[in-house]
Amino acid sequence: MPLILSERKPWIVQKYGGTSLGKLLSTITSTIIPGYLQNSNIAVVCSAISGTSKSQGTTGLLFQAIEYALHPQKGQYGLNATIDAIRDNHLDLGRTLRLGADDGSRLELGKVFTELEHGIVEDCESLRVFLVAAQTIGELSGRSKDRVIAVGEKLACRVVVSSLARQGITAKLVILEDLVDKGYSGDKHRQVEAYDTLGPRFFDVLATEIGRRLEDCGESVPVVTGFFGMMPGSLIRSVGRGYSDLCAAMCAAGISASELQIWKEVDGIFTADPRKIPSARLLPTVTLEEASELTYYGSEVIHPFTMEQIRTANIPLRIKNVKNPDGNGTIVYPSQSGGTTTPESNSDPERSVSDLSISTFMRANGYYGVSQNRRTPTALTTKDSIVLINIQSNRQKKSHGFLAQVFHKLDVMKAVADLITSSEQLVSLAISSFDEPEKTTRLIAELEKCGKVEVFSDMAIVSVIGHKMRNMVGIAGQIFSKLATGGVNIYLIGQGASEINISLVIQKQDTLMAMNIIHADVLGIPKHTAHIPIVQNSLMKGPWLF
Ligand SMILES: Nc1ncnc2c1ncn2[C@@H]1O[C@H](COP(=O)(O)OP(=O)(O)O)[C@@H](O)[C@H]1O
Ligand SMILES: N[C@@H](CC(=O)OP(=O)(O)O)C(=O)O
Repeated sequence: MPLILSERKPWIVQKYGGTSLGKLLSTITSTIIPGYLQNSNIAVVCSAISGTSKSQGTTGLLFQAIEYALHPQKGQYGLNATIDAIRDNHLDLGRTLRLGADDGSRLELGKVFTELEHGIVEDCESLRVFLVAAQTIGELSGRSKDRVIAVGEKLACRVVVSSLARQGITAKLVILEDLVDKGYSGDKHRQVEAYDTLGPRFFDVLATEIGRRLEDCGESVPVVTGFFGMMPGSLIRSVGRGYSDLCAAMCAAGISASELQIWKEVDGIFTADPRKIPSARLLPTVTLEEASELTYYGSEVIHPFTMEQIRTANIPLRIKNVKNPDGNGTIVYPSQSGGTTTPESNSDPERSVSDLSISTFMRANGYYGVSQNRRTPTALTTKDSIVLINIQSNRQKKSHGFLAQVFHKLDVMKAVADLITSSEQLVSLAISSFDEPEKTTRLIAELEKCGKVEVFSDMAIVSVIGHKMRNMVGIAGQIFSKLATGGVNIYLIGQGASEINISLVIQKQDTLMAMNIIHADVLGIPKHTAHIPIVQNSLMKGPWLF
């Protein structure tokens, strides 16, 4: 069967992260994509390529180039060297791909790789002109920074298109950097309104426009930039790093895909971060609520904004491992009633779904076994770099005035409060630390205008998450008593309105001990010493938004 797209096949959108593309490009383009093209139409969404770690990747280098442009005292040399490095990394990849492919009998491929080289050089040289100009002016708006960051995904997609061509697969580059403007067809009023809210309507319009562009690719495989547009206030500020997951979800919504796949270097979502808890187990399914809570509270497997897209478009999301393409991965169903995707195989006997008919499995929506029950919470996650702030009202205001004043200060300082507890005269806030420590000092000074302030630095949030926790009487007590036996002091307790998350603020130094205790004694997963291959961590530390 020719590996082309056809109207008869269902769509699958596949998103590949930067480190996966950097390390396993050949597996992706010669095995994974051709395999899926047999029975599906595939749209490929790419992040900017990283080498061995995300922090050393193209997006990291682009941030570095922005720094050089904004601080000319660091010298012209740094800016040029950074852009040269980005260019040369991609040219090297292109040359490696060309080796053995340009054999004279396939002259078209020679053309493909020449175009690739030209494209890379052109993108990098216009970036250089742009940043040198910014260096002269001495400023770079949020929108201009977006324009710089966009180059990373464009370069990655150029490489992927050529790599697919090498496999005889015709692919088309789809650049989305003008998406926000085009999506609104010049309707400035709607555009401004949408920018203000970044709400569902905004993303709907973008998804529709993306869908149109994917359809326009005809029989070619669309290779789409995970960067989806410059916007006032900046994509990087409003969505944050990892934005290509959200882009992939919009692609899936725009083309009404049967499945969205996010390919990573981890088998899926585990009961805890497998880097920290080696006995963590792969979860074959999690509910959308669980996935949302896990991502917001520190499990950086998928960008949290992705979830709302798959919920409204009703498309299942599967997380898969480029190093283990035959694995089932973890599937997140969009709604309680389940989706239309069938399990790929049943490779995990303990979590097997083979005893269930597919419809029962779908109804189960994440709960396996004949009883359809998890008698324990599903997973746990942690978030570091938390500051705990207690504010005692100075009693010059009634309770609602006091709270309004505190929240106004948070809003002005753009502080993210992960957990809040309050009584009439006291409010406790667990805040994600700012990248710049002086911002925390400023926030505290502002809050001191509301009352007496007490600050605890170097804290962490541990969250225990589970759909069935709503019905688990005594689970909170169990968590607290187990932690008490380990001598872990709890500073703040929060249970979300969804009742599927119990979060605790503890000292950062106690995090690993708390995780081990909860994982073994509350989730009931025994510690073991057997070797589990742990994927080399390639994540940046820190929150999604900065
Ligand atoms: N509950 C969890 N399940 C799976 N991975 C988790 C979890 N919590 C944190 N992680 C970490 O998230 C990382 C995501 O995978 P990775 O492929 O490295 O990301 P990226 O595609 O962004 O480069 C893994 O390194 C893993 O250690
Ligand atoms: N390249 C961007 C966007 C992205 O989505 O990255 P990744 O897929 O590697 O998380 C970043 O580093 O933030």
